[in-house]
Amino acid sequence: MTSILVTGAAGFIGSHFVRHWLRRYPDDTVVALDALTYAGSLSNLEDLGDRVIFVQGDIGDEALVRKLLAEHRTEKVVNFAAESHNSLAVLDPGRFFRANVLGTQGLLEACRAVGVERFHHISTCEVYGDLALDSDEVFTETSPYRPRTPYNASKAGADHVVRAYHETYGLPVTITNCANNYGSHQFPEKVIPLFTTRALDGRRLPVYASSGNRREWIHVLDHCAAVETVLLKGTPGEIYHVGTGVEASVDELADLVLDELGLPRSLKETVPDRPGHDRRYLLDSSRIRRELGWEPRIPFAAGIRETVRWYADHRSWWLPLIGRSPVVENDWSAAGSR
Ligand SMILES: Cc1cn([C@H]2C[C@H](O)[C@@H](COP(=O)(O)OP(=O)(O)O[C@H]3O[C@H](C)C(=O)[C@H](O)[C@H]3O)O2)c(=O)[nH]c1=O
Repeated sequence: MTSILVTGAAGFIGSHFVRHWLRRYPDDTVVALDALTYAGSLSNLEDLGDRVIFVQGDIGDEALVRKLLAEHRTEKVVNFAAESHNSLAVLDPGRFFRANVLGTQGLLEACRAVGVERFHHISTCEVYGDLALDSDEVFTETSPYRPRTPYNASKAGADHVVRAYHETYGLPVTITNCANNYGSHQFPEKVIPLFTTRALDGRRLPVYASSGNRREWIHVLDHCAAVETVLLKGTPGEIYHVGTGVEASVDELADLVLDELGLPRSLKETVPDRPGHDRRYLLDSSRIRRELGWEPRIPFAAGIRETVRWYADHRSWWLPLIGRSPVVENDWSAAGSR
């Protein structure tokens, strides 16, 4: 029996990964660490029984992490913990650098002190900055980091710290940079659950003024399978991109949600753009396919349909979360230069 430490385990992707891991490795124990910020919910880990040991705490709390690693003889660590919402980062950047950069460094330090077989870090396509809407370019694993927003920059900083721990201390790390995730249990601040829950509530869908801006979409379960693949087969010190090549603009997403719910497209409302709103990201994910044999399996159309239906069927999950996000209605007035 082995144990794996999953950080950010009560969040959207982290909790899906915990379930995924337990399905695949029924004899393993998962140590689930989460700070339970506004975006984490213990209900995401319900019904998992005693194979999950939940601990509320911060990844930057070195003493706590050292104790957990030693006590549970943990071999693998997967770091999903992060402040992840671009809109909040615009309004409160310091929170992102503390959690994402310093938090990750504390976690790495604990892993270095105790020694782990593998440290896997979850990163994002956003570290490379953005692409023009009509560009033929894609981001490869060797593209330069050009973050444009406080969230991007905090994730870029975290990636650099992870690499530094590999180069300097020989910690066996891997990193995945992933496209935009969607699926059940995503906090209703991100665009797909936000649009869906607004529509279900009979409210307007706030489409940022740059509504043609596009994102590459991946179902969260495909992402979890990719993380498992890299954790088990990836080469220490290496980076792997995780994407599908499937793009949709914000405007198209709003239409998909409204069409699925049988609601009029007139429910879309143009709101002020988020400062630093990246236009587009697109990853070259050929390396993980070629070298490790991972492929995404869930088609976008079916995944979106199932996701919208999940929110329609699980009001009791998302209703208590409405109003918990510190971001208030696309009011960027606090974000001007002072
Ligand atoms: C919340 C919101 C968003 N949008 C637009 C802005 C973007 O063009 C798109 C997606 O925005 P969202 O905030 O959901 O996600 P991104 O800023 O693309 O970032 C997300 O995907 C990456 C990979 C991560 O790494 C982030 O953690 C994750 O939050 O919808 C609107 O038009 N209206 C809204 O109210």
